[in-house]
This record gives sequence, structure tokens and C-alpha cells, in this order.
Amino acid sequence: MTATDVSAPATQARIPGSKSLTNRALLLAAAAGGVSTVWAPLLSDDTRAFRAALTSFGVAVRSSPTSEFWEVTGLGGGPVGQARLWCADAGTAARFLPPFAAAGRGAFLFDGSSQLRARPLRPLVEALRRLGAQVETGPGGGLPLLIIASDLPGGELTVESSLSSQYLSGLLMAAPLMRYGLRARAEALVSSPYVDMTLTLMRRFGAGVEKTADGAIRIEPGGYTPTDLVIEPDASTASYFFAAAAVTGRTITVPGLGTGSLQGDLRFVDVLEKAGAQVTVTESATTVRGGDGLRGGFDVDMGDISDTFMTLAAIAPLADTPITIHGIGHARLKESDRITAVASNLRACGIRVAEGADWITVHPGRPAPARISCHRDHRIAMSFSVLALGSGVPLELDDPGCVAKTFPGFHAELHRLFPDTLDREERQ
Ligand SMILES: O=C(O)C1=C[C@@H](OP(=O)(O)O)[C@@H](O)[C@H](O)C1
Ligand SMILES: C=C(OP(=O)(O)O)C(=O)O
Repeated sequence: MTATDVSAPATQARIPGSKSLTNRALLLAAAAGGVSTVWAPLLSDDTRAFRAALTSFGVAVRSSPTSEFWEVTGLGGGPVGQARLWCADAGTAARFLPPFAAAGRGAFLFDGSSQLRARPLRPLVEALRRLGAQVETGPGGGLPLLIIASDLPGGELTVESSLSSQYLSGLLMAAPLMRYGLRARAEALVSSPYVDMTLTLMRRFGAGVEKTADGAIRIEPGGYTPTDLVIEPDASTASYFFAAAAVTGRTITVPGLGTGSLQGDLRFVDVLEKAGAQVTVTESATTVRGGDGLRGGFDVDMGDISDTFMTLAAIAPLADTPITIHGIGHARLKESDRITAVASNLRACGIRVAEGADWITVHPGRPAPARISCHRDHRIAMSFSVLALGSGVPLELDDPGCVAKTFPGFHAELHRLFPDTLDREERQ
């Protein structure tokens, strides 16, 4: 193919905005007193749920005609009054919004889908009660959650963080609204890059944030200042396109994800490098170039970037030797029990897999055609789509639409970037 060949497949992936950055920006803008603009927000089920919940609190969010930006008029503090908040499937909504509500005044009832009701909230509920909030939970100790709020004094807090980092992030974001601020310490923190992202965004919205020498985080009282923020493309979403490059020998670039990225999940490209791909990260973009096949024979800790472990596990059968991923026990508590969901789907494709409480080993093998159970988990659908692409073996997703949680246009974008490969696969 030449540089002028108009049929050359595209190499620049169009990745929508980060879910984690969009929902943090929305919350901080809602708490600030004045108008903030969130540029290039993610438009997906999770961010729509988060935005709708903020609207229920009385926050005004206006979209530009093409949703190029969202303009948020904040409350200048926590919410006041009474509201019912629907969190849908969004873990970030169920973990970030209750601390915000508790720092306000009134009665707030949170609920979500049966999938979200099954996800743990106990460490957050306990932390809020220790701070003085009145919280009633559903029968399982999580959603539905009723919060009777009458401001929070703040103070000192240790947050159990082995199940999720989102509890700590939610409490930290509410801390500038507490009378005396907060000095928080995480116990057994997983997914730590997300807490760094939280602190960086809080600083951008003017909060006083300091990591102390003894490992605590000190947040000053004083609220937030409205800010304009540009949302980066989502690094977890980008992982599917980088993996697709690695398994097809193609080159994929994601503009807007570079050395200054706030997202830990961009480190997924280091894992692909271990597996033989060539990776270039500049200030403004990341490029992955696939080599001749995938190299295995390594054991990698993906505890900090566990949303991307399934991307690797799903393509691991295409490697020359086994791949082990460890440190991912908390991935059993997400949209699905992700270790078991990946293992059982790979086994359905005839692949040998071993798993433990917090690890998985995937052996090489050519997958057989199979029907993939997505468990309403967007990442199962996206990961196994990349396995189908790389192996040329048809895999039928039982719920292709579940990708809407973070990327409604996923299948179209994969097809745009890999038309030949996918057409060949469809003809088989
Ligand atoms: O703070 C966030 O935005 C997130 C934190 C991570 O969750 P855990 O901390 O539960 O691992 C990640 O899996 C999730 O998709 C988004
Ligand atoms: C775990 C995830 O989402 P959340 O916890 O935000 O629902 C995810 O997007 O993979």
C-alpha cells in the first residue's frame, strides 16, 4: 500500500472521552459556585446517569448543540433539599455521589440497577457514618442507600480501600465541603492511579490538597472554584484498539493520550510492549505497532490498571507461551466477576485457563467459534471482539449493545479501523 492509496485503512483511532475524568469533572463543577465548562465529555450510559443524578440535586447542566461541551452551573457546596438519585450501572455514581450528598443538607435516596445493587458499598457507608452522616442501606448493605444529611464536620479518617479506590475518591472530593476538611488515609489501596487522578482534578478546581510525609492526604476546607477542563480520550477504551494493533500487526495511534495523561490505564501499552508490540508515547499521542505475533511467557501485576486486564487475557491465547496476570482480585467486584467471566468464556472457546482468587493464567491456542456471555459487562464484549479480530474466528456476543456503558460506538469504530480483517472474519 502506498501513502496515496485512498483505500489504506485508517490508523488514528477516534476514542471518546474518559469516563473517570468526565464524572469527576461533573461532580467538582457541581460543587463549585459558578459556571464550569467540561469540553469533550464522554457521551455514554455512565456519564448520562451521572449527569442526570446531578440534575436531580438541582445542578444545571447545559449541552452545546453537538455536546462538544457541557456547561455546569454548580451549587457552591453540597446539595440541599430532597432528591432521588438513579445511578443505573455506574459505580462512579454510587461511590462519588453519596459523600457529596452527605456534605449537604436534606434527604437523598440512591438506587441503581440490580447489577449495581450487587456491588459492595460497605467501606463507604462505614466511613460516612464515622464522619457523622446518617446512612441507611438496603438488605445487602449497599444500594438502595438513604442519606439524611446535615453538613459534615470532617476530621480524620482511615478508608478501607482493598475492594475499590472509588470510596476514597468520593470522600476526598466531598472533603473541601466539610467544615474542617479531611485528613484521610487509605488502607490496602487498589487502583491507586485513580486516587492520583482525583487529587489532580481537585487541585484544578482550586482545592487545597497535600500528601503528607506519613502517607496521609490532607484536604483543606473551602470548596471549589469553577474551571474549564478538556477531557482526555479514555485510556481503558483505547486499550482495545492498541491490543487490536498488537494482534493484527497493524499500527494504531490515539491522539490526545500522551506523556501528560492523568490516566493510569495508559500503562497498558507497557504490557503490550512486554508482549512484543512497539510502543511510542509522545506529548500528544500514543502509537502501538504490532510485531509478528504476540509474545507470552510473562507474569504481570495489573492491580493498578485492572480495567485493562481483560483486554490482555482475551488476546493471550494468541501468544506463543502462557501469560499470567495477578493482583486483580478486586476485578471480581465490578460489572461482573471478571476473572471467572473471562475464564469461562475462554474455556467456551476451547482455551486452557487456570484461575485463583486474584490471578489468571491463559495458555496459547486457536479459539474455536463460540457464543460469548457478556454478563452485561462492556469490557467482556470489547475484549472478546479483539480476540475475534486477531484470530479471525467468529465469536458471537450475546449482548453487543452493553458496550454503551462507556463506548456506544465501539463496534463501528473497530469496523472502521479494521474493515478488511473483520470482513474476512464475517465471510468465514
Ligand atoms: O475512580 C474511577 O473512576 C474508577 C476506578 C476503578 O475502580 P476500582 O477502584 O473499584 O478498581 C475503575 O475500575 C473504574 O472503572 C473507574
Ligand atoms: C469498573 C468499571 O466501572 P464502574 O466501577 O465505574 O462502574 C469499568 O468501567 O470497568
